[in-house]
Parts: sequence; structure tokens; C-alpha cells
Amino acid sequence: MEGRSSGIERNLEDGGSKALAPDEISHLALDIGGTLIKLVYFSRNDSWSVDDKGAKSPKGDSPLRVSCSNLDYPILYGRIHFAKFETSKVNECLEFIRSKKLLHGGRWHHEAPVSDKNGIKATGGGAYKFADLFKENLGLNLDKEDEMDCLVGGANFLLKAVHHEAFTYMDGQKEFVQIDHNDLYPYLLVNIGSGVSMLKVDGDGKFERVSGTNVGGGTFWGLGRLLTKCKSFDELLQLSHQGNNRVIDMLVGDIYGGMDYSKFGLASTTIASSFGKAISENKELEDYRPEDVARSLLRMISNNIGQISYLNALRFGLKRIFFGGFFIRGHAYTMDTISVAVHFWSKGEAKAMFLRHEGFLGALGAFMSYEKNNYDGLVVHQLVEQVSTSASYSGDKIHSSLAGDLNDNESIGCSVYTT
Ligand SMILES: Nc1ncnc2c1ncn2[C@@H]1O[C@H](COP(=O)(O)OP(=O)(O)O)[C@@H](O)[C@H]1O
Ligand SMILES: CC(C)(COP(=O)(O)O)[C@@H](O)C(=O)NCCC(=O)O
Repeated sequence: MEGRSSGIERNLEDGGSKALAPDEISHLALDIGGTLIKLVYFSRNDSWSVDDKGAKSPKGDSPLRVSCSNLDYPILYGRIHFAKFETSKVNECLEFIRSKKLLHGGRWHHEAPVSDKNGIKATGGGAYKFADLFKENLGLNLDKEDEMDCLVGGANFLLKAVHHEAFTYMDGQKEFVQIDHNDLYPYLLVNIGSGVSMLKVDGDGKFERVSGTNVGGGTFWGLGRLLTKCKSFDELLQLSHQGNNRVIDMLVGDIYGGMDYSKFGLASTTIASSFGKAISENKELEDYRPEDVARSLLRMISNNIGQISYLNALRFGLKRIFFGGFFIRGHAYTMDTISVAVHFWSKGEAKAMFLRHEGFLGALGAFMSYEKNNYDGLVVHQLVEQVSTSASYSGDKIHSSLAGDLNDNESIGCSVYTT
């Protein structure tokens, strides 16, 4: 499949490949952010295999091999798995790794010492903050990869390798974007995590962090929690579905006596001032419905990020803006607001696009970095299919996730080779 290989043309200096045992788990990678821990790993599974033309082959060791630089590697079949945990509940992540036996190829030996070589790739601030905790609890060394390198690595990988990864979202319409591999760069990558980073991406490993804002996903969740007393992020997002921001936001029409300010293209329904109505009314927080507060807040933050993104795209003449990070959560209203902001400010010149694996860019970047020296490299040869189970892991329970949320406990079928 064209463009679905990664690192396939690399020069390899020594031959041979260490075949994984069936169902063996390997290449665990973490992105430990300010709010969430994202985890990615590969599991080998011989129950299916698909050749380059998409034909399924029988169970058992693959007859297919891939050649690079006169060396021959057997192709392995399996899945890339995704999971996430709250950073404040890092112990649940430790327990997941332990219970799924992710460090020992699917088999757990309490006594087995974890050697330096068996350390795992980790990125995000938590790779520093929690290094000792992972060492003490799992005997595990976190091999730190730079967060921005990983975001870009993950985004480039997804855009090139995963079919239907990027899409636009406007007026309730989702449209997948065909990525032209020869015309991908430059683009602006906006990662909306706890805070927001904006990167101008010019190629594989070629990028600059051009801006950022501290008003991000953490702001929405933190302020939203204080203002609405919501107990979880999902609850806050659900509340925002039912709210009406016009109850709290001051609109152009509120200021202009119901009229547009048409000379400057401001419709009467445009928000003139987020939360602006709260100053002019003799009301306390309790007098507002939490639904309306949640909606206003989501709109304010999404709009602001959309606008700053546009300004940065304008700075560098970029037309394509890809948004990632778990703030988005595939949420219609969030994506719509960001898209409208980009469209409005750029007068239709720039396009906001979203990524199906939005929150896993950093973790995937760390996962892909196993290809680099010192470790048994894992090269993704082909991604084949995608299955979503719409469930998330928390302790020993599986919870169903938000409708349309494709990221929890999902896995992607793939073929790989190890070097
Ligand atoms: N289950 C959740 N719990 C908390 N925050 C969530 C959840 N799902 C999405 N979010 C949002 O995603 C943000 C974190 O996004 P993420 O990309 O993981 O960033 P970070 O790397 O900073 O943790 C949170 O600040 C919040 O806005
Ligand atoms: C410091 C961070 C890179 C950490 O990443 P995160 O855990 O938020 O994903 C990010 O929060 C950020 O870019 N904050 C904005 C800082 C600024 O440019 O103002």
C-alpha cells in the first residue's frame, strides 16, 4: 500500500530479526501529560494476516518477508493498542501495565528484573515527574523522548499511514480529507492538551514551536469543574450539549439593540463578550444553569484557540491547521466552534482539520521512536484495519465512553517487522 510504510528504506547495519512469540506484547510507550496519561503498545496476533494486496493469509508464521538494504525481515501481524488514564490516578496506569503484563511480553514474572534495555519510551512532563515512581513500582526505566518531537512524529505518522485519519467538521458535517503525501507540508499543528502548543511542521522531524497558550483543555476542565461542580470531564462535556451560551454571553445584538454591526461583518448573533451578560444582571452563579455555563466556557475556549491558531497560520502563510489533543474528544460543538473561528477569521482561506487519534499523537511519536538506535526497532509496515470498542479502562472496570469517541481502548490492525 503506497505511503503506508515507515522507515522501510532505512539503512540497517546488522542483519537478522528477533521474532516475537505469538501474542507477545512489546514496544510499550507512554505520554504522561498534565491531565492524562496515554499508553500505546503492540501485540502480536497470528489469528489474521493480510498481504500487500489485502488478501488474508492463514494463521501461523507469516510467509511474507520485507527486504531492506539486502536484509530480509519476516513480517509480523498484530495490533497497536491505545489506552488512557488520568495523570492524577497514575496508580491505575501502573496497575494496568502490571495486570496486562505489558512489560514481559504478555507474561508476568514478579522476580524478573527489568534491565536498562527493557526500559520503555516515554514522553510528556510526567516522564520526568514520575520517573522514580515507575522505577520503584515496576522497576521500569523511562527513556525520555522530547514531547514536541513526539507530537510531530505521531501526527506525521497518522497523516501518512492511517486511512481517514484527518477530517473537517463544519455545520454538523464530517468530511474525511485525502492526504496527498507529496503536498502535506508545511502545516500548523495545534495540540490542545492541558495547555496548547502550536507547531509549524515542515517535514519529518522538521518543525518549530511557534506559539502556545495557557488557555487550553486544563482551563476548560478546571474552570468548568469549579463553576458547575461537575465530577468528571465527560459530565462537563455532556452538560455543554444541553446548554445555551446566549444566556450568559453578551452578543453583538445585546449591545446594538438587536441589530447586526454590519459595517464590520458582525452579525447580531456573534458573541461580543463571553460571559458578558453575567456583569449586567443581578444574578449569582447559582442563578445560572450549569448547562449554560458549560456551553459558554467551551465556546469561549474553543473560539479563542481557533483564533490564535488562525493568527499563527497567517504569520507563516499556512493554509492547513491540524488540531490534536484530548480537549477535542471528537466533540461536535468543540470542533464546530474551532472550524467556524478559523473560517471566519481567515475569510475561508485556512482550513481546520481534526485527527481521529487526536489525543495519542505524543504517545504514538514515542512508540515510533523505538525505530531509533539502542532498542529493538519496530517498523510499521502496513496498517490494515481499525476497530473501536468504545470502552475505557479504569482500575478493573471497563466503562463505556462518550458516543463518537474513537479513542478509548481502540486498536489498529497492522503488520510490522522488528530489526
Ligand atoms: N477523561 C478526561 N479527564 C480529564 N480531562 C479530559 C478527559 N478527556 C479529555 N480531557 C481534556 O483533555 C485535556 C488533556 O488533553 P491531553 O491531550 O491528554 O493533554 P495532557 O498531555 O496535558 O494531559 C484535559 O485538560 C481536558 O480538557
Ligand atoms: C507545557 C506544555 C507543553 C505541556 O504539555 P501538555 O501536558 O499540556 O500537553 C503545554 O501545556 C503548553 O504548551 N502550554 C502553553 C504554554 C505557553 O506557550 O504559554
